[in-house]
Amino acid sequence: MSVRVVARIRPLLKLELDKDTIVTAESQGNEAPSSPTVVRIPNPRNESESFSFQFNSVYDNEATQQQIFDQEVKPTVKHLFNGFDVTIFAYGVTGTGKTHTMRGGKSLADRGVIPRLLSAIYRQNRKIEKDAAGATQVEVAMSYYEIYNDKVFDLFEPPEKRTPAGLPIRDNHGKSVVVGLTERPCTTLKEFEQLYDQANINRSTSATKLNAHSSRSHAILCVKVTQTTETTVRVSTVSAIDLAGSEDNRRTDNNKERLVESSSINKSLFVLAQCVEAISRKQSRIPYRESKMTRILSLGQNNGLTLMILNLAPVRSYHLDTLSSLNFANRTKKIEVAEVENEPAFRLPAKPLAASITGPNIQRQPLRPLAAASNAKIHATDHKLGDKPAKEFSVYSDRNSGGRSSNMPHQNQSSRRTEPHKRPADSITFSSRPSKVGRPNGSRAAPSEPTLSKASIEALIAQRIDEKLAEKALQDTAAAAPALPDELQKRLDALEQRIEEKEDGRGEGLQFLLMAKQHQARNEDASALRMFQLAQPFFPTNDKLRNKMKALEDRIRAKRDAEKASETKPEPKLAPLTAPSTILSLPTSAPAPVHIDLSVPVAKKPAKAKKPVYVDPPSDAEDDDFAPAPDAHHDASYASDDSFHYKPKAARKQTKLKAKKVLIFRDETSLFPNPSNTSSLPPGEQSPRTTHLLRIINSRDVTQIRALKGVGAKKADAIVSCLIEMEEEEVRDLESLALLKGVGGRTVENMRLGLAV
Ligand SMILES: Nc1ncnc2c1ncn2[C@@H]1O[C@H](COP(=O)(O)OP(=O)(O)OP(=O)(O)O)[C@@H](O)[C@H]1O
Repeated sequence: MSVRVVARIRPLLKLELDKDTIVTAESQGNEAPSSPTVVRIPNPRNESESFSFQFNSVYDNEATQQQIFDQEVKPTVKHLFNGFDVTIFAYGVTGTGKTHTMRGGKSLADRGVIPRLLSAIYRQNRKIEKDAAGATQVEVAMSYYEIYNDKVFDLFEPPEKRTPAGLPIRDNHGKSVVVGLTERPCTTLKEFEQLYDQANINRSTSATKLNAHSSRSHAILCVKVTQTTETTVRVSTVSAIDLAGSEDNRRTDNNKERLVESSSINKSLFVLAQCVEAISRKQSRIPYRESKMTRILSLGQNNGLTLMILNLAPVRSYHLDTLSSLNFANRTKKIEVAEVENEPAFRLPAKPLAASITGPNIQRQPLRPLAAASNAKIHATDHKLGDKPAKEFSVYSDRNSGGRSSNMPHQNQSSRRTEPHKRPADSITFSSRPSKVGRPNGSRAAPSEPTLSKASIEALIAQRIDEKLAEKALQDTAAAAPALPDELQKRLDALEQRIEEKEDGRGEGLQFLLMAKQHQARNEDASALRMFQLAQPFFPTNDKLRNKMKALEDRIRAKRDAEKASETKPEPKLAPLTAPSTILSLPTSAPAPVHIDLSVPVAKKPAKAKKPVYVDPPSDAEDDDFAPAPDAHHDASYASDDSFHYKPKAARKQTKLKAKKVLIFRDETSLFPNPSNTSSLPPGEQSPRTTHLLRIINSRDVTQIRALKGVGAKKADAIVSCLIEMEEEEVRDLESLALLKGVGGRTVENMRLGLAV
């Protein structure tokens, strides 16, 4: 089942004008006008054209909180009680209404998804308990934390109690767990509201130019529902995540502190975009570990149901940001999530345990440490050799009873997983699936005679199991299967550990170092160098770092020289350097994730595309995330989900080519057959033509860029988007230009050819 993606366009704010509205919700074909599924937005380059994006549902500025909840969130409650984990997250640029959607206001009508969700959970609790005449008990507990500047902080703890390094995240069989998180039982809606309101005071928010109450952190609320019957315990978790919004710092006027926050937010969102990109390209390595938020969100790795609410501002000032968000959402909706329910665990015979915990012992149960460790959960470890470990959603506490049962020797150990359950992409509600409860072993199912109340025994059992699981989780961290060679993994872990523990501002620098090393491990020299360069300001006096950079520069230069030397023919004009695809730069202020695709096809392109057709491009097709409408008569087909991707007909074959080479340009050689044009250029110097071309590119002026030979509206927009991602960075040479998304070697050739200098 795919991630369900719905878009919500917020109303105009006080200072926004109706005439600036550019984002609209539309119905497609025979859909009811009241249930739009398409977001339409003009092409920033040519407003007579428009882009349209289809999602599971689209809500316009008149949609109420009640509507969003009833149509999107309420149906998930049933699934939660059937044992499915649910993840709901709000994504969007700063000031687009994520917090309004998730938390909302104080009045009844204004309440957001989270309070309404809790209200529905308690209502369902009461119903279940009533229907079962007390035979089933339901307990609700929650943890709430934020990721601020890439550190995890418990929102149930006041800020003064925080350690600067925050709470660590540990891996346990591919699942990330936050260690030391408080989990609060919460029996009534009123109790929840008190806890939630208090915790929200602890959340990091500040005024920025774009939002008077801007969230400076990603906030993650986990609500754990435990259903206990005479014989079974079933745990499932709903996670409601209010992500911080991406920010274009040229618009925010952020001060230093806000800038640091902003760059951390943007970085994590950039990594999220990279993860989504890697998933959609079916890459074996998904860079989850490069930010805490992505580690915790584990998009595409979590089981259960995932709902993304894409928040959008309707106005022109957000134009490019909105496009980027829409592109991101468009990819996210294709991510498949395994719809796997949590198995109920069979309760231990109560007698022996009760005996061990009766009397004064009860008072001595180590409640606090257990609460602190409750986020850890161990999987069943009975995989057969070669079995792929079951993917699990992260962080949340002991939701999978399979984990518990593996720790309960007398229980039925069969770890059963259900097949992913498909539902139509456009269905409004999540599909229904009855929960399947296994049968207990007859010899153990005999009812016990507890000396305590059932609820307290169960609580104590759960606490004991949590404690064991937490201990084991910590022990097992080191045993988790490394994706990289042991030695390298150890060094990365050590570095990561240092980042987590770092108390000064160098944590940011260490993050860059970590990424540099990861790139190095994959032989991605250019990206590694870039990361080292980003890290360098944090360690200005570090000679070792300087030497590393120097060595890398030398290696890259040597590679280029070797390539040039080996090039004997004047044609082809572009000499490929056999290197893996690389990342050109890490934007520190991504308005929203726009990936930089460095795959540059070297095969010859057809001279001219004649007639545009819509195709569903392969995942590695270049430039597949921008889709201008070429002609008005094609407009209707935009509304179709897969027709979103536009490619000139003649270029279709091109997308099948797998060449992924980084190009080396010989300045002017390919343009001017006269060798005097090249030999006169000392190494490292650029010809006036190249300088002029780079000046145009770095102007970021879409009109100038579009005027270049071989650059259409789509390409110009893609280039400007990439440049925006690069913030202050400039494109310094033709190789870097060819690495921009949607450019490539031949485009660079064309651009240069068309310049009259
Ligand atoms: N659907 C809506 N109806 C009315 N007001 C809204 C709506 N959505 C957002 N707003 C208003 O827009 C402003 C920004 O919303 P909000 O703070 O929720 O944005 P955000 O996306 O969470 O921003 P950030 O990422 O900076 O935290 C707030 O004043 C909020 O009340």
